[in-house]
Amino acid sequence: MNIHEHNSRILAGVEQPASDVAPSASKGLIVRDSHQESWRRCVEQHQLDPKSRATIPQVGENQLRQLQDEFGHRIFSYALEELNSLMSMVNEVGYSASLANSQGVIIAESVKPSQEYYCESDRLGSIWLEEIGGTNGIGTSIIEQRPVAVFKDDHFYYDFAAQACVAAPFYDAMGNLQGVLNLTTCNPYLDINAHHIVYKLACQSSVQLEERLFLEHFQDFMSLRFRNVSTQAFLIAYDELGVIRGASMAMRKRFALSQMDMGRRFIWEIFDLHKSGAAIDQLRSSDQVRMLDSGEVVSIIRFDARRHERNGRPNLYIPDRGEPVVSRTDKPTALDACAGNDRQMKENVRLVRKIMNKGLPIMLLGETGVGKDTLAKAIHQESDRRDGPFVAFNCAAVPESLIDSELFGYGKGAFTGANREGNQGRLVEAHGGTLFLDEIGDMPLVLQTRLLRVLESGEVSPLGSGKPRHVDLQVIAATNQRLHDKVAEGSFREDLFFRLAGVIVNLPPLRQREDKDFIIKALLADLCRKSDAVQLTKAAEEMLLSYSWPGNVREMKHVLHRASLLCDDGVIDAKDISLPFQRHESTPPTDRLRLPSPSAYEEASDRFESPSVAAKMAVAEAEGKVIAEAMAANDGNVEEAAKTLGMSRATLYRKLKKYGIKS
Ligand SMILES: Nc1ncnc2c1ncn2[C@@H]1O[C@H](COP(=O)(O)OP(=O)(O)OP(=O)(O)O)[C@@H](O)[C@H]1O
Repeated sequence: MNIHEHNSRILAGVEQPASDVAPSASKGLIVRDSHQESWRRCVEQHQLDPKSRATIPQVGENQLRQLQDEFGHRIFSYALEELNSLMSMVNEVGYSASLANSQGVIIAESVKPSQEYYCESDRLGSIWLEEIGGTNGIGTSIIEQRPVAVFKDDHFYYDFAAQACVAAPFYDAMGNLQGVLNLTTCNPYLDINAHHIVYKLACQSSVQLEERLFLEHFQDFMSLRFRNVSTQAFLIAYDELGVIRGASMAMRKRFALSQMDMGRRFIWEIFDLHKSGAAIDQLRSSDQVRMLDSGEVVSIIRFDARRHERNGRPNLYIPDRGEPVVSRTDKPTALDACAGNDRQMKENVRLVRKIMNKGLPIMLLGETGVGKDTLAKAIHQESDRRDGPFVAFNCAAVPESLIDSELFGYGKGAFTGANREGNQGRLVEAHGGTLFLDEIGDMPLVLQTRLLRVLESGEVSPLGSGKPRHVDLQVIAATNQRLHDKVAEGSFREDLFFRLAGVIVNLPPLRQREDKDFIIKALLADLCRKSDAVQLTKAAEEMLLSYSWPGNVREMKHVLHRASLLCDDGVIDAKDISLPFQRHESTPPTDRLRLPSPSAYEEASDRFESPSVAAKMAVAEAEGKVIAEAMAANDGNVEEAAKTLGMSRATLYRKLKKYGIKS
């Protein structure tokens, strides 16, 4: 094709629909990448004219060195490994391999000194942008975010019509373009079919490079990749709860996933899987997944979390390998005490240990008195932040008007009645440690927005003080409310929920725990430390084990404490135990608080299933009545009423507010 034919073909391509452009190569080709879009961009957007001469600018030596340094040593060495391995396969055909950075500048090359068909325009420092060089491998692949093969006269400028190149971009684990692997030759005898094979090789190298970066980055999470897609890396990382933690560039494009979706969406939203943690087991036992949008089934390769690297490459996940048995020879920690002997709590603690110190916010969900506060303190004690402060802030116990100044602080004389010296606020107090936001469901909406801003920027601006303060925090939030419902009704910000719920830990109610005996022993041991030895008769133990404990561990603690004061000779018998829900024949109903029956309570308060609206309303009505009675019986003393009811003061305040009962 001479220069006139070349230019006419390019200009015709700009004008005509894609199908009308005649391919210039011979029949029998395997692939002919269409570049009509790129030709059109060159003319219409970059204002290039195919009839003019092309010049490829170069950066100077100093700038080149700077760009090489900026590229990052680790990725640079991984990329060079790939280039060398590519060269060992294609240099006989006259290709040379190079690495371009994300701005299209060639910063490394792998060329044999004797290379016969070396393209001079591909020297170190050359800037291959589509805006300058027209349609070309590096520049066009950067714009189109895909591997590109440009065969000879498919180049926009005739000056490059003797060259054939393939360019495969690769992205880091966050989906940011890192660079382009590029193979070029000026071999006049090159056949387009051979070029197509070289294109596939370059794609494979970029997939491997991207996979290596991705798996290294997400080594604490499970990952999977599509098996048979060779031109781009389709990788996704997810955690034990099925939350998507990361996705490669190709995966993000394929499923329209944005950075905002990471940590917020679930793996079963894109694949046909159980909509729960069971999805993880499903993935472990299958080599295929079905995509929800297209119904297409793809083969997958799984990668386990916390992979140990061998030869610089992560190990493949071995499906039947059980979880490693961690032998803990040291004495039980506060976290072990929280786990007790209950399977769900042990699993919770295992998850917490896994994600601890990774900067992920933790959300603790569970009924009042299950031990959320206790678990939050135990996490802090076992974390790398144990020497920093543990600051607890109860959003329900602080009046709404004071949450702002208490939490975010204020400057000197910020408002009338403020402390003259100002108040740095709990967020700043917790700097370097853990901030425990209890009863987060009671955070007023306007302050939710402020809190979100702080969590996103890592900076707090106290009221009336212009200076923002940087804060480094492990945030643990807790609630006994159904936050999903609050999100649905608009009283809790969805974005804040997802920001706080880096990992969600569900604490089981005491009635569902398998280790009530263990907890009884722990509480008795605690009582023994404070007073004389306390023992339980068999009848007392049975009574405690068969009760439903609506106030959970807190209630059990109070009941045991009360019984230890009433019992004779340090032995607690059934007669010493007073349980509000108990329906003993001998118990006069008027002596007891009339709480809803345990079964109704269980049914309605099991927040992780959905109780019927009627049951919910019945329980709420009964609960309101009981609370009013308890308040009256205790002459309006919230602390005493809370003890009688077996709930925390904060919870009682929240419920008083909810039912409109005056304290
Ligand atoms: N595993 C446990 N072993 C012994 N005592 C425990 C355990 N878990 C909690 N407790 C005790 O139970 C009481 C309630 O625990 P905690 O305050 O942590 O519950 P909570 O879920 O935060 O309650 P609320 O939602 O009402 O704030 C505390 O006195 C705590 O010491």
